[in-house]
Amino acid sequence: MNTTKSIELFNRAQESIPGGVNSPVRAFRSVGGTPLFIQRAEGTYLYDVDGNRYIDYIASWGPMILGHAYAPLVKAIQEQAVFSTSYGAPTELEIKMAELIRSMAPNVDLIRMVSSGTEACMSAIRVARGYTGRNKIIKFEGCYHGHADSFLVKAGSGVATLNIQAVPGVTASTAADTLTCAYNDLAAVEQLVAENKSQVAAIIVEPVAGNMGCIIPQAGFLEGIRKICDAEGIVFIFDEVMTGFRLARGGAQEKLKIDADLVTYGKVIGGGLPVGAFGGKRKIMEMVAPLGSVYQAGTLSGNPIAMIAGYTLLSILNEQPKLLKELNEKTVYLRDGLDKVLKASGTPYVINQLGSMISVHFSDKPVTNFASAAAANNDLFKKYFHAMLKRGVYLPPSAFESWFLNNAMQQEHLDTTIKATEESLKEIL
Ligand SMILES: Cc1ncc(COP(=O)(O)O)c(C=O)c1O
Ligand SMILES: N[C@H](C=O)CCC(=O)O
Repeated sequence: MNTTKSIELFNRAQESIPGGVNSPVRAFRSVGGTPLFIQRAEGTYLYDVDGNRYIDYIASWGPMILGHAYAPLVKAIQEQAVFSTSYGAPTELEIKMAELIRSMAPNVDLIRMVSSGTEACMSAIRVARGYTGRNKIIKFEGCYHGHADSFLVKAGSGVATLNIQAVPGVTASTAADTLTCAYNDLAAVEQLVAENKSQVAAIIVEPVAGNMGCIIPQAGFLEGIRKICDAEGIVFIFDEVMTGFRLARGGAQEKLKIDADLVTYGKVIGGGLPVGAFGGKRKIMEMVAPLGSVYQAGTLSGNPIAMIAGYTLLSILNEQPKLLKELNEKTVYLRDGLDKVLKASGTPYVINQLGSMISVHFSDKPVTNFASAAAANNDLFKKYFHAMLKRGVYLPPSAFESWFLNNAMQQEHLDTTIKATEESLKEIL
């Protein structure tokens, strides 16, 4: 595989951009090698600057649910752009977007647009703190809620990939307000809440975790947290930045049949443009300025180009439920195919899958939390990643990330991926 131009660009990028990338997970640090510089993407394929083509399992970390350069989205963005790219004043499009989300997702009475998942989660915990008058939050090891200071404690995604234990710049007092426990450990949540009686403002969770590979909530885990939150007056926040409108029309709340008090959304609701949102129950969201005094703002919030992209994508998903059904069925097909070739290889493995989120862990034990994801044979994952890349399949460059399917994938792409896995395992084992 010729990657000369990517290597040249990476060398050049490192002169001007920290580590050569604008988000650390792109740097291939944990798998080694040079990140590929992408020129364009269409349907299910990414094309790099050297002209190589890859089946894409990143999907821009979630939003490309219907594939890249999806024609109705491109058209809607083009049509909107001629009316200018930002006004700093309200538009009807923002109302339509809010109404659409309210009609699709449970428990969203009021919703505020922001420009990233980080902002959405950061704002949600501020609202929860304002609402409860409490300071502490509980998050789960290996979950990632963006890079706001409060979340950079035992975080997943790039923080775990780079093995950063404590993030310089996050003050000890901020970190002390973030309590953590293992994902799927309800008893630990009960204990933390009891030890910090009447001090916990919010419990924030990825309802299906995608930032330590894909980790599925065990039966009773989220239900148990819901009960604790109700009993203790704690705000239960679902971070649906990955799962929202992907796992089901109403996101993880609908798929798992659990109500959240606040929900955060991100990249998915902008169809790949920089968007986020936080919303939830009226009595909590009424705290947000200018209605209440929990201040939150954004010059580009509700940006018309981002709104039209998100509105177009969500409308299509809303009107054609068969699309998410198809996507989930394709993921099950992939899971079964991978299962077959992994079993035949004789190497220990675990496949975690729910909806169109999936990950392979080289482990002989169930992978149910960050500790078990980290205990897997991640050296083998590195080899697997490169063997797959060589065969034209672009997986996330870390074992601590979920893979995302897109609905432009056809059986031939899934079969190619399964075959590539079979060949890769023969090469690396
Ligand atoms: C679950 C989750 N929450 C929050 C974020 C932060 O979103 P962003 O990168 O848009 O700030 C991400 C991804 O980055 C995420 O996966
Ligand atoms: N896991 C992260 C978000 O989903 C990866 C994206 C990033 O941080 O660049």
